[in-house]
Amino acid sequence: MPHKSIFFLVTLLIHLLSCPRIKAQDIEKAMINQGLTDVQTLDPSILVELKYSTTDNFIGKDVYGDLTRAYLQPKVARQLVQANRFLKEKHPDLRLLVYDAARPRKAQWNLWNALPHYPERQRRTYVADPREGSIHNYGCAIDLTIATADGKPLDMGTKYDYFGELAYPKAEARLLAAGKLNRQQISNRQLLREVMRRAGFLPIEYEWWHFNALSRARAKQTYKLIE
Ligand SMILES: C[C@@H](N)C(=O)N[C@H](C)C(=O)O
Ligand SMILES: [Zn+2]
Repeated sequence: MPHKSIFFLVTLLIHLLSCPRIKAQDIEKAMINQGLTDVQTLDPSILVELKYSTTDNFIGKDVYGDLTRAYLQPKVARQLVQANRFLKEKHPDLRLLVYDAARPRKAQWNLWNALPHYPERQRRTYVADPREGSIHNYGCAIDLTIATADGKPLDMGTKYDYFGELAYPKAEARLLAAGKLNRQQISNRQLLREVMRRAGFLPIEYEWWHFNALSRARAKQTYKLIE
């Protein structure tokens, strides 16, 4: 192979290998520049496993690259610390486990584009329309579960980002009566909602793992969207 082609291939390879890392650094830099807080700097006992930073998520692709830290608006991060404290007071062996926190709009598009087969209304139920912005895009929403202190998630009846009725908090009583969820799964979800509510978070009707610190309108008025 001529010298020039080898040089070109090596340059291309270096470029391709370094791109995801640069992108992830850019995401993190943007979040820090916008004043967001890494929740584990406030409370290292909160567990973090960003699912969109792995391929173990509903689109099967790594969306965040090297970003592994959970960033939130400072006030929201402090609320999460409170929720984790409430949980530990009640169950010293349990911890909150964060699956997603602040999410750039670029990533919101990736999630949105992964559900083209869903009717528009249903699609918006599961993934907020990036044109309007998700509350995650303002660093004011969190996806999370409860885990043992060594990181084993409790049984919530479905996986994270299971888009269907089995994950709907509003359908739990019916799902229990129909034998589709058991008492332990429901009580695990109730515990999560209890500590999150006490810390001021609002659950939603369609996803047991998603909590908002405030409404989208309020987030828009108060904070800058993370592009
Ligand atoms: C995609 C899912 N994890 C999620 O966070 N959905 C809500 C509705 C959102 O995109 O804001
Ligand atoms: Zn969410």
